[in-house]
Amino acid sequence: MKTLVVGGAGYIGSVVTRLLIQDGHEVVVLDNCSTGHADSIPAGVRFVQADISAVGEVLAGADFDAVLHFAAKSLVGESVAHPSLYWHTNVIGSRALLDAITEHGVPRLVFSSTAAVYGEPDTFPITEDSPTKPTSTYGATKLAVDMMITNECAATELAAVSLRYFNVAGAAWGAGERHTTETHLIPIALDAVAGRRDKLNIYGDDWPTPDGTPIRDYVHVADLARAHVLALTAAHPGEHLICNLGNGNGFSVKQVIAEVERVTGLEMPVVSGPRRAGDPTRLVASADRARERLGWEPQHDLRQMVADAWEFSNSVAAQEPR
Ligand SMILES: NC(=O)c1ccc[n+]([C@@H]2O[C@H](COP(=O)([O-])OP(=O)(O)OC[C@H]3O[C@@H](n4cnc5c(N)ncnc54)[C@H](O)[C@@H]3O)[C@@H](O)[C@H]2O)c1
Ligand SMILES: O=c1ccn([C@@H]2O[C@H](COP(=O)(O)OP(=O)(O)O[C@H]3O[C@H](CO)[C@@H](O)[C@H](O)[C@H]3O)[C@@H](O)[C@H]2O)c(=O)[nH]1
Repeated sequence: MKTLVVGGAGYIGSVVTRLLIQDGHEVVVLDNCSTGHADSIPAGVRFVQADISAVGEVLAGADFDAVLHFAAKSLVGESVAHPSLYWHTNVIGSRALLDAITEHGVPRLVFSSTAAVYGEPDTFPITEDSPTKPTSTYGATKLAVDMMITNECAATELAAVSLRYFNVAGAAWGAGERHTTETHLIPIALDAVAGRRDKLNIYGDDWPTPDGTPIRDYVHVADLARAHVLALTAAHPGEHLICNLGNGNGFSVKQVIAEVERVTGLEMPVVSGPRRAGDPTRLVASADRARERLGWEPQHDLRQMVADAWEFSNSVAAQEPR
C-alpha cells in the first residue's frame, strides 16, 4: 500500500514506519518535529516537515491507500496544565486531517487512540465497551477524535481503525523512545539506574493498590507496530473499528522498578512524591477484540520491553551524551 505516516518522526511512528517498509509498503512521513526527530526516519523515506494542517497538500492527487495518524500531544500531566494546546493539536489537527482524507478520497485510516479515554474504570479488564470517562484533558481530546472518526465513517466510505494503546515500551529495529522532555516511567527509570538522572520520583505511593503505586498494562512497541500493519486491512468501508492493545497484565510502578533493577543489575535511587494530576489508578486491557478482528497476539513481555529499551537508551546516550 501507499501510506502516509503522520507523526512518523516520533517514537511509535518511527517504529511503525520501519515495519511498513520491511513489509514492502511505500511510506511518506509528515511531521513537524515538535517532539519527534527527523533522523528517526529511515533513509529513503520521503519526509515532509510540516504541521498536520498542511496534510491536504501531501494527499492531493497522490492516490494514497491509507493514512496512519500518530501526531499528537500525549502527556497526561501536561494536558491538565495546558488544555488549549491539547484541544488545538489533537482535535483541530485531526479535524483537518479527516477533512483532507475525505476531500482526497483516501480509503483507510489507522488512528492512535489511547487507554486514557477510559479514565478510572470500575471493572477489569477494560474492553472497548467499558464506559469512557477520561480523567485528563489528553484522554478527552483522544475520545473526541474517536467520535469524529465514528461520524466520518458513518457519512462516508472511510474504513478506519482506532487502536487504543495501553502503555507502550521497548524499542525495535533501531528506533525507540528519545523524547527531549521525557515523562514516561521506563525511560526515566533506565536513566536513573544508569546515573543519567539523579533519581526516580514515584508519583504517589498511597494509591488503592496492593503496593500503593498505580498499575499499568505495558505493551512492546514491536507488537504494537504489527497491529498497525494488520489494521490496514481490518475494517470494511464505512466501518470504524476500535481495538484495545495491551498484554492483559498489570504492573505497578514498584514492580516496574524491580524489573528494571533485575534486567540492568543496577540499583535505582528512588523517592516518593505527590500524585501526578490526571493519573488513573489502574489500567489493564482486554485485547480480545484485537485478537479476533486483527489476528493480533502480543509476543513480548515486560522483561523484553525493559531489555530492549535499556539497549536503545544506552546506544542513544553513547551518541548524544547529556
Ligand atoms: N507512548 C505511549 O505509551 C502511548 C500510549 C497511548 C497512545 N499513544 C499515542 O500514540 C501516538 C504516538 O505517541 P509517541 O509516544 O510516539 O509520541 P511522540 O511525541 O514521540 O510522537 C508524536 C509525533 O507527532 C508529531 N507531531 C505532534 N504534533 C504535530 C503537528 N501538529 N503536526 C505534525 N506533526 C506533529 C511530533 O513531532 C512527533 O514526531 C500519539 O498520538 C499518542 O497520543 C502513545
Ligand atoms: O517519573 C515517573 C514517571 C511515571 N510514574 C508513574 O508511572 C506510571 C506510568 O506513567 P507514564 O509512563 O508517564 O505513562 P502514563 O501516564 O500511564 O501514560 C501513557 O500511557 C497512556 C495509556 O495508558 C497513554 O495514553 C499515554 O499517551 C502514555 O503517556 C504512572 O502511574 C505514573 O504516575 C512515576 O511514578 N514517576
